[in-house]
Amino acid sequence: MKTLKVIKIGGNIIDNEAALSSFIKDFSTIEGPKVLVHGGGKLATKLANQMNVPVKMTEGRRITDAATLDIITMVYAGKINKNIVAQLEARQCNAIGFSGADGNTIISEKRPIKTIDYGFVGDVKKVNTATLEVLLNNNITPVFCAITHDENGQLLNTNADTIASELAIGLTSIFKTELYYCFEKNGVLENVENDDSVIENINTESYKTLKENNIIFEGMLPKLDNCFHAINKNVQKVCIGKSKMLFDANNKHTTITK
Ligand SMILES: Nc1ncnc2c1ncn2[C@@H]1O[C@H](COP(=O)(O)OP(=O)(O)O)[C@@H](O)[C@H]1O
Ligand SMILES: CC(=O)N[C@@H](CCC(=O)OP(=O)(O)O)C(=O)O
Repeated sequence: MKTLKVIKIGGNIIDNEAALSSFIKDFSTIEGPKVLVHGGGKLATKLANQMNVPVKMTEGRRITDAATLDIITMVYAGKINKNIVAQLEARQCNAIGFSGADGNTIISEKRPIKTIDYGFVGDVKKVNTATLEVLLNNNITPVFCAITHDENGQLLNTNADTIASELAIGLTSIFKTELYYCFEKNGVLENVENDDSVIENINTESYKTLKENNIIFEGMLPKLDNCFHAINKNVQKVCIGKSKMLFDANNKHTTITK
């Protein structure tokens, strides 16, 4: 089985023209099959503010009403996704932009209302790999935004970290998969203010302790939950850090183990 890398980039790379361009240059040199997943939450928030659409987040998740769904569709599936694909093509990396609706690749269901009504937010039910397999075996790189669909014509907002872990899990049927979360810090940090305080390995036990001691909070919590979900479902390798970790094994980062 070939090894496939699923790489997720967040807002701090996407929103910074120089950082994105440098990432794309490096990414396009990665040999073998690869999938890129991008977020873009910050840009969606900025546009919503400009359009006077109220922004509501809870536990790192965006409460997505109809107006917000329109905005995120324009921002994630439109502006950001097409810009990344164009930049990859400029680096001779053949790429195709995807939402989960395209090729019926990621099916989700609207999150049921319990204490909170998240609106048009989807929890992933299934990843269809057939179309992706054809592309990946022909050296074409799928580029996914944070949108899925319910097979009844409804688009749904799904966190980009979740899209990355579900794709890495789904594709284990045809590849050995590795999952990399790239963000602005060197990894999960002992002290979030000190980029040298990288925790090089986190397992299920130590994760519990780190949470209890409030060393991990906010956006890092759902990211790590997705990491453990992936490592427990046959993904071979899960890492968090700066994108440099992909090209320089000596660049410190966090590795997740069972
Ligand atoms: N222990 C920790 N180490 C590093 N970052 C942490 C930690 N705990 C919380 N965080 C926060 O998590 C954020 C990353 O989550 P998020 O913003 O969702 O990432 P992304 O940029 O990939 O969307 C960091 O910017 C940081 O503020
Ligand atoms: C449901 C939900 O919260 N979706 C996220 C999707 C974008 C995302 O995950 O972007 P980052 O990776 O840049 O944070 C949102 O709309 O903010």
